[in-house]
Amino acid sequence: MAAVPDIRRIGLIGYGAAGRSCAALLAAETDCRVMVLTRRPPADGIPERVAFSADLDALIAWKPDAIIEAASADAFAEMVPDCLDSGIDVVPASVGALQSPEMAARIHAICARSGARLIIPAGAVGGLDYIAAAALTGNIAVTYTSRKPPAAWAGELAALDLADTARTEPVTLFEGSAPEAAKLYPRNLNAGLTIALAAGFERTRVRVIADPGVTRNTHEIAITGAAGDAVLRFENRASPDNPKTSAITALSLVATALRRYAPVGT
Ligand SMILES: NC(=O)C1=CN([C@@H]2O[C@H](COP(=O)(O)OP(=O)(O)OC[C@H]3O[C@@H](n4cnc5c(N)ncnc54)[C@H](O)[C@@H]3O)[C@@H](O)[C@H]2O)C=CC1
Ligand SMILES: O=C([O-])CC(=O)C(=O)O
Repeated sequence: MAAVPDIRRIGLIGYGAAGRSCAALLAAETDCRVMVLTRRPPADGIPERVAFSADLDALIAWKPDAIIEAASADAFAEMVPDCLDSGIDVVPASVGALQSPEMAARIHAICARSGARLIIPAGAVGGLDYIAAAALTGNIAVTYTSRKPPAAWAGELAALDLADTARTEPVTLFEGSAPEAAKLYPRNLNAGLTIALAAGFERTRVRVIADPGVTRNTHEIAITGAAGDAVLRFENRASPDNPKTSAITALSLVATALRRYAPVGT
C-alpha cells in the first residue's frame, strides 16, 4: 500500500442529501480536500476545503485518490466507468446500477484493465462481512426486508393509488430478486443489491414494504445456512433532506473512502 499522503483528495459526485453530508464530513478532516461534481454549484454555505465543478473531466484531472458517487443510478452509468477507466477507485452509493448485467460486466472489464477498484460500501445496512463469509460455504439463504414509512414512498404509492391504504396498513410493494427490486426502485433498493453482491444474487430474496408502523428506515436481513443463522436489524434515521435515504448512508460512504488510507483497519 502507498504511504498516506499529506493531503487526502476525495472527489464527490452529487450534492443532494447524501452528497452534502459527505462533503461536510470530509471537510471536517483538516487534511482532506474535496471536489464536488454537481450540475448547479451552491452560491453560499460552501464548506472550507470544498471546491465545485460541473465537469467530469475537471474532476478526473484533479487526480483524486478516490471518488464517492452519491447521485443516482443514471449518474453512476454516465460517470463511474470513466472514473474507473482513469485508474481512480470509486465508492458508489448507487450500487443498484449493478443490477444491469451489461453494466456489471463493463465495470469488471474496466477495473481489470485500469487496476482501479469499485469499493462497495455497506451503505444503509451492515453485516456484509458476515454474509460474504457465510456464502463461502455455498449454503446460504438470505431474506432482506426493507420497511420504510410511507413518506419514503410517497410518489410510488400515489402512482399505484395506494397512498390512502398505506396510511393505515403495511403495503407490500415488491417481493422477488434483488436485481429486479433495484431495477424497479433504483432510489430505494441499493441495499438489497449490496446484500445480494455479498450473498449471491440467486441466494437473496427481497421484500419491500411501505409501513405506517415504522418511523425509521428499517432493514432486516435474515441469514440461514451451513455456518449458522443470523438476523440483523437496522433502524436508521432518515436523512433530513430525503426520507428515502438513511442518514447512515453518507457516514458509510465517507468511512469506506477514508478506510483505504488506514495502514491498519477493518
Ligand atoms: N447504498 C445504499 O445503501 C444507499 C444508496 N442510496 C443512493 O444514494 C444516492 C444519493 O441519494 P440522495 O443523496 O438521497 O439523493 P438526492 O436525490 O437527495 O441527491 C442526488 C443528487 O445527485 C444529483 N444527480 C442525480 N443524477 C445526476 C446526474 N446524472 N448528474 C449529475 N448530478 C446528478 C441530483 O441533482 C441531486 O442533487 C441515490 O442513488 C440513492 O438511491 C441511498 C440510500 C442508501
Ligand atoms: O437509505 C436506505 O435506508 C436504503 C435505501 O434507500 C437504498 O437501499 O437505496
